[in-house]
Amino acid sequence: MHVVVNAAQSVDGKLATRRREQLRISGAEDFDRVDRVRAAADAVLVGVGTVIADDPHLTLDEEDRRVERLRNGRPGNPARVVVDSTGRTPADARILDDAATTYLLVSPATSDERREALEIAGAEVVVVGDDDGDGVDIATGFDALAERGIDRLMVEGGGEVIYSCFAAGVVDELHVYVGSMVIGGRDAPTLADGEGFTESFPRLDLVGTERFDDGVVLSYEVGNGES
Ligand SMILES: NC(=O)C1=CN([C@@H]2O[C@H](COP(=O)(O)OP(=O)(O)OC[C@H]3O[C@@H](n4cnc5c(N)ncnc54)[C@H](OP(=O)(O)O)[C@@H]3O)[C@@H](O)[C@H]2O)C=CC1
Ligand SMILES: Nc1nc(O)c(N)c(N[C@@H]2O[C@H](COP(=O)(O)O)[C@@H](O)[C@H]2O)n1
Repeated sequence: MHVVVNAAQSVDGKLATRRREQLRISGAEDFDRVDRVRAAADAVLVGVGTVIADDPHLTLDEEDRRVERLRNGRPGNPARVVVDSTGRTPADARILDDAATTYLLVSPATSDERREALEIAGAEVVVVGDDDGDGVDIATGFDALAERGIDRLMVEGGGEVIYSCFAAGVVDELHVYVGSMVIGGRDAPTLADGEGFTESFPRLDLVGTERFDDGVVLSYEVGNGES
């Protein structure tokens, strides 16, 4: 599986304010670029923190791109995926509407009742790994997605999930929009939160820089080596 991480951050590395409310960091040109990256993906993944904070839809904005996908025998929208150990995704979340298939990757900690409620709400619930309290095992979860035909996965955040993807060594590309603003706040989410690396760090190769709106997109390939 090819994994592309995309996010928008302020110059001080924040994805949102300390209140964890959705914030428009990029502009129309960058949202169009994000729509293109979504259109190329088989699925778009976020963490349940992002679902609760933003209530995202994660579908394509451009009808032409949906039509092109259908012409190529693909679903009009990419599938949507939420990493959600205990099934906290609200049953009325926009991500559960019928615009695309939505997989919830949960751990065995999710009760049968909760699982049933989410399935009734429109989710395809996939139980992944052990109930070890460490969240959904990313590598095992991605294998389960691959078994469902997902070859190209776009990860949109937030910072906890992006960190876990790097920690699991599954990221192939990273695209970061750096918006011309300062958000600040020691508790504001950053591009990679989690526990943080202390000894060996994922190394990136800078392969592109491009201006969009009033900011810049930095594009990286992610090597397998660490330092
Ligand atoms: N600017 C941008 O591009 C973007 C900004 N955002 C912002 O980011 C914030 C949300 O990010 P954040 O709070 O980090 O939440 P995330 O979206 O990263 O979700 C984190 C939650 O996912 C669940 N989870 C399950 N398994 C794992 C795992 N292996 N690794 C990590 N998480 C796991 C956990 O909840 P549980 O224990 O219940 O399973 C965890 O608390 C919001 O403010 C949102 O607006 C989000 C996306 C993009
Ligand atoms: N690229 C980008 N720029 C920003 O300024 C942002 N705030 C985000 N956030 C992401 O977009 C999702 C919203 O998706 P929908 O429009 O609802 O489909 C949000 O949840 C973040 O993942 N991205």
